[in-house]
Amino acid sequence: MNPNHITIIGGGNLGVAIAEGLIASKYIAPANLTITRRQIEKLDHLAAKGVITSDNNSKSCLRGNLIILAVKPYQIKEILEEIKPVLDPNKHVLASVVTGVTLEDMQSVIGSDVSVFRVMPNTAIAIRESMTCIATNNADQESQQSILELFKQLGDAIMIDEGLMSASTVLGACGIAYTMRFIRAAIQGGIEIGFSSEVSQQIAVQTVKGAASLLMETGNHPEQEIDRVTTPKGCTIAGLNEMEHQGFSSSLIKGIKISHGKISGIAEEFERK
Ligand SMILES: NC(=O)C1=CN([C@@H]2O[C@H](COP(=O)(O)OP(=O)(O)OC[C@H]3O[C@@H](n4cnc5c(N)ncnc54)[C@H](OP(=O)(O)O)[C@@H]3O)[C@@H](O)[C@H]2O)C=CC1
Ligand SMILES: O=C(O)[C@@H]1CCC=N1
Repeated sequence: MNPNHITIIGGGNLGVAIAEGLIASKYIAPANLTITRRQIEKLDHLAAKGVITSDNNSKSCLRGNLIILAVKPYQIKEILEEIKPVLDPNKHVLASVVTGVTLEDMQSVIGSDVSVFRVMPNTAIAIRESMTCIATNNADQESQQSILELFKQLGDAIMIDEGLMSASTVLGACGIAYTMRFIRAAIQGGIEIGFSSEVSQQIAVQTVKGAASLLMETGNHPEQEIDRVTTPKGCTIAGLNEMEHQGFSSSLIKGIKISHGKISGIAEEFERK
């Protein structure tokens, strides 16, 4: 399966980010990309780039051979029911980025003939810097390879067991928000010690990028890199220890666990529909 026309159903935050990443990657021409939502005028900026925009999901599925579902969890069931009559197992592959809705949930509506994936990117997909985790229970190796290759164009991508999909949602997708909050706090601290907001942001953002790049390029554990920074009796260890006394690591881990626990509640919305 080589996606020659991609249809994204649900042109909201993530759907639009995927479309922008696809356009930037040149993986597919804008004319071979369709994106839908009910308030179609909100997709005018993509239409201006040559993307096909529509408020008709079924017609849009006829155009695409890869269909990406990017609606809210409580909306996916009725959309699957809507597009089911036009789904062709010999043509279509379905990829859902919807949180908490399982492969089995989707197959309970559309059957198991069409290859189905769960794909968990994050909003950095818009600039081709997503971490994307992918799972399937019925797609063949060739389709798995195609989907993996596609999302590798948009950042990094790995196949995982579906049982880890909620965990990947929290660490990868919610992780963008957690990291932004870290950066915001660093900016606020920078202002307290003398920088303007703009310079504080410039320093904080480049420092986070540098830290991530160090780990990516060396493969080191973060604590190895911390050891290189913490001069004995120095200012780094004093600040780090105070942050830990205030619950820095603990609050992050607790937040991750709370987010993870919340996902089973999101999935119940599918059942109630
Ligand atoms: N935002 C994120 O960072 C991430 C989100 N996710 C998951 O992705 C999904 C989408 O999230 P997000 O983009 O934030 O949500 P949004 O609400 O921004 O986007 C959902 C879009 O679906 C559209 N929509 C609703 N009903 C229909 C319909 N019947 N036909 C076509 N389009 C429809 C809505 O537009 P309209 O009302 O105009 O129809 C809306 O723009 C969720 O399931 C979320 O859990 C996963 C990982 C990260
Ligand atoms: O907050 C949410 O529920 C969605 C899933 C991951 C990111 N946003």
